[in-house]
Amino acid sequence: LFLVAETGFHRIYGYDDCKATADWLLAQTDVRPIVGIVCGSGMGGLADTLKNQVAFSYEDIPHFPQSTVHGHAGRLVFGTLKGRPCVCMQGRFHLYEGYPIQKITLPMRIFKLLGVETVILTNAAGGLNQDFKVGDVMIIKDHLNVPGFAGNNPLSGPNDERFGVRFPCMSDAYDRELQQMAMEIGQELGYGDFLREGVYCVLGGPSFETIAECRMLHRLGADAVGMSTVHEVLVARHCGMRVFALSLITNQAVMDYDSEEKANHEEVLQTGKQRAEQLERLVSTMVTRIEQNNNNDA
Ligand SMILES: O=P(O)(O)O[C@@H]1C[C@H](O)[C@@H](CO)O1
Ligand code: HPA
Repeated sequence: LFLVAETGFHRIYGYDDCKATADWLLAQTDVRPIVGIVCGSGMGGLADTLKNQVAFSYEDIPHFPQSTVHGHAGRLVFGTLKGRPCVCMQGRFHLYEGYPIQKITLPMRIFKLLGVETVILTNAAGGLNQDFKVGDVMIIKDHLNVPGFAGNNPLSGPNDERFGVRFPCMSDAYDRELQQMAMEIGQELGYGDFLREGVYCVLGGPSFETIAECRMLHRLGADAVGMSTVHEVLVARHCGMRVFALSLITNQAVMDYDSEEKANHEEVLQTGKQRAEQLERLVSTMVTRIEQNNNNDA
């Protein structure tokens, strides 16, 4: 019995499963999304700003994992942002929840089969860069994939060419035009004071980092540390979607043995609430400016 349960849990969902889920969703909504959005911890309010919503609980969607983390509601919301058709994950999946990495990233392939061309990912992260403050928004220009160093990459296993090539390039993972657009929009909206750019490092979690780990990651070139996003980026790029990602710096990573600070999830969610409205405005303005059909070069 134990073996059967284990096998079920580790089942890899292939092209046909993703297609079946995408077709199931498309049969129940007229929205044909061109942008897919993933809400980070405490940032689920973004999904509530969609108009003409058709929402699905994750538990009702075939093959979909379930959200288990506070601050991740577990709803897939279709609708429009300023008239543009979008789909939004109000809640994402993390390695520390116990899911195999291919299941964490399954929604990216479903996005692709729904017709999504551009993915916007958000996350909460700890600031390693000493110039960053809590509440800063970091446009991600690159990443360090620590689980990937240890062989935990969602693209491991048989490659299905219908999604993408065996060895996808990642030096252009984060679309430069979209980064530029976000900077410009941020300036227009008066967010210049808290808009930054930098390198995001993913770890497995759920424990927050030790002081020595934070110091090491900073020395290795990371500006922020978190527990998500990179796996989704790999799979989204593999199947040719454009990617934009940002981190909300919800806490300062502790780098100093004299510090009394302690990272905690409540602070993460609280910072998310404080910046929610500005993040929503930044993302919705980006969505209105994203061109359709410019994503077939990857
Ligand atoms: O989904 P994200 O990356 O925003 O969630 C971060 C990482 C952990 O899940 C959690 C820690 O507070 O927030
Ligand atoms: N470390 C890892 N993940 C996080 C953090 C952090 O400090 N803050 C929010 N998510």
